[in-house]
Amino acid sequence: MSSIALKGDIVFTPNKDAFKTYKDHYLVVEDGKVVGIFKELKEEYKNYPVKEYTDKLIIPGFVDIHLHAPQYPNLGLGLDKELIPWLNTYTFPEEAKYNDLEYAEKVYRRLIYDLWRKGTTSSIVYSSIHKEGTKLLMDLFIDSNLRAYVGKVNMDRNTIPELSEDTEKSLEDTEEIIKEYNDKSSLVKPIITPRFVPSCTEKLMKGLGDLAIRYDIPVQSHLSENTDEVEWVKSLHPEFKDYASVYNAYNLFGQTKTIMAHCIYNTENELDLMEKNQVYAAHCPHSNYNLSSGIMPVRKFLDKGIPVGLGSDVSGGHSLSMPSVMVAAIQASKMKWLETNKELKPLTSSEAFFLATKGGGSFFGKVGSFEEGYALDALVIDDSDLGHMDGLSLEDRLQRFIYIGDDRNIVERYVDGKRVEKPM
Ligand SMILES: Nc1nc2[nH]cnc2c(=O)[nH]1
Ligand SMILES: [Zn+2]
Repeated sequence: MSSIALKGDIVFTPNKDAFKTYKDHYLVVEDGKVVGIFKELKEEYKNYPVKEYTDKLIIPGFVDIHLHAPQYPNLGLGLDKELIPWLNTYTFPEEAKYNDLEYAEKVYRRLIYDLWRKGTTSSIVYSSIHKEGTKLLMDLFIDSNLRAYVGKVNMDRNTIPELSEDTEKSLEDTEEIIKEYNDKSSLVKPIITPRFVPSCTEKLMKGLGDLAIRYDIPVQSHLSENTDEVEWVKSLHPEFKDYASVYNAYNLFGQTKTIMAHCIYNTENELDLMEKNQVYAAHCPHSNYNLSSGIMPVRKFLDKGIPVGLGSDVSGGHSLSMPSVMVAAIQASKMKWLETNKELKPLTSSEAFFLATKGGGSFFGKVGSFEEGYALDALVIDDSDLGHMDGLSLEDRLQRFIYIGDDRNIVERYVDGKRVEKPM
C-alpha cells in the first residue's frame, strides 16, 4: 500500500460556505486516499514518507467540467461572433480536421500539457466526432495520469457536411469506445456526448439514451446557452415544453449522471427537472462573455440544490486557467446581483473555490476535497513571490493566488496520491 504525508499549509472547501485551513499540518494519505489531517504525525504514520512543503499552500486540484479539446487551436479566435455563427465559421471547420491523427496528436498533447501546467487535475472533455481521434485523446489522458471523462461528439444534422455523421455509424462508434474504454483505466472514462439538440436527430438521441442506460455511462451536452439557440430548439421541437424536456424524453437528462453546459436561459420547469434529476450545470463565464451569450444566474442553481461546477469551455472560453474562470464567475455573479436589484447574491471566494474543486469534482466521486476517503488530488502552491505575506491568513493567501497567481506558482500536482510528472 502506498502511503505518504504532505506537510504544509492546507486549504480546502468541504462545503461552499467556508474554507477549512490548517497551518503547517500533515495531510496523511493511504492508497491514494485521504486518511486525515494532523498537527503531529501519530505513531502509526511515523514511517510514512513525508513530503515537506513548509510555507506552501496545499489545495485540491482544479476540476474543469466543460471544455472542447479539438477547439484548442482556436483559443482567442472568432470571439466577435455569437454562438451559431461562431460554430459555423470557426468551430466546425476546425473540428473537421481531426480525422488527421497526426494533427490531432499535436493539438491534444499540447492541451494535456497545458491542463497539467495550470493545475487542472480532472476534466470533462468533448472530443470531435472522430472515433480514432477520440481514442487517441483518451490514450493520451491515460498516459498523463490526469483524471478525465472524454466524449466522442455525436451529430447527424445541421452541421457542415464533413461533420454530419450517419446515425447508425455514430451510435456504433460510440458503443465501440464505451466497450473498449469503460474498464481500461480507473482515471479516464467515456461519456456520451450529443453535441446539442440542434445537431442531433431524434433517432440519434434515442440511440444515445439507450446506450447511456445499457452501459450506465454519464452524459454531457449543452443547454439554453444563447437566445437564438433556444428559439431554434423551439422551432425544431414544438411538441416539447422546453429544451431540457427534449433531452429528458430520450433519457439524456439525469437518467445517468449528466452535465449540461451554460444553462443561462433555463425555464422554471427546466430548473425543477435539473433539481429532481440532479443534473449538473457547468457554469462557463468566460465563454458566456466572449460569445455575448449572457450571465448565468448561478445563485438560483445553488439555492435550489442543483449541482454546479465550473468550465473553461475552451474555445468559447479563451483560457484553460481555472483560477481565471473562478474570478470570471465571481465577477459575472456581481453583475447578475446588480441586474436583479441585489436579489441574487454574488458568489463568495469560498463558493467559487468550492465550484472549481468539490462542486465539479463530485461528478467523479470523492474528488475535490481533503475529507477522509477523498482521492488525494492536490496542488502545491508556492506563493512566496506574490507579495507581502506577513499576517495574511491562509484564506487570504489562497485568494491572492487565485486573483494574481499563475501556473508558475504551482510546484507539484498529485492525482490519486501520486505525483503527476510533466506529460511528454
Ligand atoms: N460554447 C459552445 N456551445 C456549443 N453548443 C454546441 N456546440 C457548442 C460548442 O462547441 N461550444
Ligand atoms: Zn461547450
